[in-house]
Amino acid sequence: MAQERARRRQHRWSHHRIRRHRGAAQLRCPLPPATDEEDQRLSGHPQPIQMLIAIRLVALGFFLAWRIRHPNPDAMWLWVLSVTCEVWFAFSWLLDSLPKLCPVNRSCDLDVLADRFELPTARNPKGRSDLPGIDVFVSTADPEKEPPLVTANTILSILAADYPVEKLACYLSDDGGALLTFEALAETASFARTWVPFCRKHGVEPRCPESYFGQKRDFLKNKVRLDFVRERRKVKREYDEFKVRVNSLTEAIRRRSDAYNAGEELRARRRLQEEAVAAGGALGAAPLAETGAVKATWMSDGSQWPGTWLTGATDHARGDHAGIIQAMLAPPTSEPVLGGEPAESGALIDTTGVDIRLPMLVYVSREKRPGYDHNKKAGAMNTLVRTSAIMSNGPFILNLDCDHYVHNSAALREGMCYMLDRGGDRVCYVQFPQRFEGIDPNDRYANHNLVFFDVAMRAMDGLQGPMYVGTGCIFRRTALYGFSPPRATEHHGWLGRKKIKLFLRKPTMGKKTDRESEHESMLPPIEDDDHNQLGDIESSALMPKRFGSSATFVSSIPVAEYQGRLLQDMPGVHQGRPAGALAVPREPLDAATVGEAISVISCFYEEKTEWGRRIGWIYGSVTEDVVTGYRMHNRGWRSVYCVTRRDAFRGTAPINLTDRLHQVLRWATGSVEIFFSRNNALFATRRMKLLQRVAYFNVGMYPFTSMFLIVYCVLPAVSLFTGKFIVQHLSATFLVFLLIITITLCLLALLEIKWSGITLHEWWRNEQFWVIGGTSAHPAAVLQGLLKVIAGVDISFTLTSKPGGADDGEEDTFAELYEVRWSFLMVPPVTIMMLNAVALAVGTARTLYSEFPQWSKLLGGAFFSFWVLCHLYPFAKGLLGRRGRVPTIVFVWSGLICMIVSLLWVYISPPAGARPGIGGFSFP
Ligand SMILES: O=c1ccn([C@@H]2O[C@H](COP(=O)(O)OP(=O)(O)O[C@H]3O[C@H](CO)[C@@H](O)[C@H](O)[C@H]3O)[C@@H](O)[C@H]2O)c(=O)[nH]1
Ligand SMILES: [Mn+2]
Repeated sequence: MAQERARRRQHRWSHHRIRRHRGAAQLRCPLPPATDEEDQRLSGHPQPIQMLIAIRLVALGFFLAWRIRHPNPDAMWLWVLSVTCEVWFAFSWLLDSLPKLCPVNRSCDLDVLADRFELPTARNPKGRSDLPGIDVFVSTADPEKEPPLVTANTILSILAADYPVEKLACYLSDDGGALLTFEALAETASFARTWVPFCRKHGVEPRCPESYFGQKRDFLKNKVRLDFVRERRKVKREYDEFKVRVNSLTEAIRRRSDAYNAGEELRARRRLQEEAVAAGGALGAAPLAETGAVKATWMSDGSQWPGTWLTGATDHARGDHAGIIQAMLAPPTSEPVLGGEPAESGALIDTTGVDIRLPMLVYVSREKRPGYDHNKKAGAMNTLVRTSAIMSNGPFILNLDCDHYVHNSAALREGMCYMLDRGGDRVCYVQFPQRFEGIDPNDRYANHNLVFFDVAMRAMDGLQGPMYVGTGCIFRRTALYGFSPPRATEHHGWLGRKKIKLFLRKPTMGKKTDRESEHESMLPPIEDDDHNQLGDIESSALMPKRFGSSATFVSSIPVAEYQGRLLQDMPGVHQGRPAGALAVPREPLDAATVGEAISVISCFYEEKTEWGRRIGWIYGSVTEDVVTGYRMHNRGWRSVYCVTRRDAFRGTAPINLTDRLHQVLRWATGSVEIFFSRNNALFATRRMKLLQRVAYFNVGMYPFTSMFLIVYCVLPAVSLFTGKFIVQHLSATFLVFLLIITITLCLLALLEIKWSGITLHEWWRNEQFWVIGGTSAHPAAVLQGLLKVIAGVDISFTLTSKPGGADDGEEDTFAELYEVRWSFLMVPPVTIMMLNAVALAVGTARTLYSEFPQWSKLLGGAFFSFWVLCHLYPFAKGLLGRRGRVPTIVFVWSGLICMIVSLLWVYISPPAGARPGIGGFSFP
């Protein structure tokens, strides 16, 4: 047992080593072996973290006690304020650290897993071909902010992903309803016929053309086929042409529409004239024709686009248009279709022996009408859940934002391994870390968010699972439908756990009937929220009330549940599916199916159902992702964090200060919303582990820390101005406490850095941005959230703008970084910075010129002031804009102003003990 535990610990700590020695076979580390006690494989802790957290906790406790018992009679208010802040910081640090008690460093080796599950791989192409289907959902909302080329690249990377073609289906949700998106998708579908076979034939990576062709490394490395260079050149040219076509679509659509509209207008005018003539009167026909003209947007086949028009009209405006579904690529046949020589197949490259089938690709734009709440991304995703249930019904769903592409074509398989592994039937989703591209090498605004993705999320992986972060996540369909997991665990007390055994009889040796084994997955309801039991699927008459009126949809649920089961022949699996059960070919799409799919995207389908409340993506928060994941954990599902050696997905992030602050503002607002809702982890069920509850509670609470942070950032300035400090004098006790607290913090940081593999620099960037966000976006979010709770003011979801589309010149790669757009959010950090800078100058001047300089007080204040300024440094840099653009004179001026202010201060309130007028210092 002890040996087992040691081995597990070893495994957990070896991840960063693996990253360094990729090839070393002996260091390869497969999934932890499947054991009966699924929970156990994740428990056990790296001791140093626990020790350090404990030590720091004790130190903090003593420190606070000491602080409370030693008030500062010179400045009581300073003392009260600072102690309040310190207590809060200790509390929020605790909330932050407790979940880190059981971090997991999971690393999965696809080859090992593939062997275990007999998945088809390059080495073993036969394999077991009955992998469950995956429906991929991509969301896009506005082609202005999310360039179609970005979306197109995402789609291409999905279509070329390494997963059985007939099991993959890709859905694009277009919330803008724009013809531009539609036509770009059509272009994408046709370019995919070249791109996907090319990827398969030569095994290129990544399979997103923009990043593949943009790679700086040697593309010939490890390539042995002679025709590669020629074909790559051909495909590259084809891609460039594709890009130009997509980029010119905006103009093409506009011009085409103008032509059609002009024709229409002409015809209408002629008709009116004829009518006027027929009526015998000479009523001025021209003005009439003008008033009647609506500028439609036209598709290339000469019909009017049913979605949003360029110039909005009733029935064709943003938020007011019909629902559209179009299969851009039909479902593939179940047998491989091999290509041939370019001459005979008409293909661009030689595809002899290469499977040229493409996964199904569907364009969906849900119906939108004024007066209905469309619930933003969550609403869009729920529409796709229903559409896909009818059109392909993959038991698993991968969700990607339009700006996140598949960077590792094996990622889907890798993620699915966790779903297929023993215990996988209790996994509701596999979340991959979000990784970003195109961020300035310095990562000035901590866009990579590495502390969150490599420390916090991994830590949560040790506690029932990471949060859902909105993109790069494979869901189990039935978990999205609000069902409970099989064999859920109820957790009691601080660390105890207890299995529910209500329906579980004593294990009998004999064969179980189907009915009996069915019962194993049934659980008694825990609370009102939890009445969806997998067992009642067929029997329930409540289905339409929960899922809406579509009978096809309701009947698809048990199918998805069955297909998502584990393989029967795995040890310990009782009600799995037999091997080969999924090899049955899919039924082809017919008009009736598409008609049914159209009916479930209508804007009133969800009325009086549980969509968005208990089913699917949850509504009512701008961070629908966290809430959606939370609800699943609350039902007892667990999730998995899958960090692959090669990034699974990559996306873009806003790199300029303004956009970044707005993004953080939205997240923090979502958190405040969560805090004031029933999704606050205080009301979690017993199926959630205590520490995970703490983690989720922290998610809702962190913005409130900003209030104290602002106060604490102003305090050093105040103390420098007034010459008073938070303690009466810098005693040795105070300093020793300070030292212990700082050192333990550093050690903890180092430890985290060690096991997560991030660098010190990255960690420091996160610290800095925590202060920047904490003094700007977080307090704004708290205010916004309070406004919503108290006054019911709604919060808008402003899309995060995506860099991309046209590629700028080399020197402008990070041009966006230097773009400064003024935002109200910047006021508090600027104020804090100025205050501290001036205070530093004032304090120094005063001490210098004072008769009995109190250096220790200056040092105390200056230390904290300096600390604040260090954290805000990237912010200051951001405000200054492009490097070198700020004339030196600005610095001279700021310096001058600071000096004058400080001199003034000294003049107005001369330091104690100074003899004004007599000798010493006097104004010139
Ligand atoms: O009405 C809407 C609004 C947004 N989206 C889509 O939602 C996604 C995320 O929006 P974005 O503005 O890019 O937000 P980010 O700040 O980049 O996204 C992070 O934070 C969001 C929650 O605030 C999550 O939904 C995202 O998955 C997560 O990546 C994009 O694909 C949008 O197309 C819609 O489909 N409909
Ligand atoms: Mn995004």
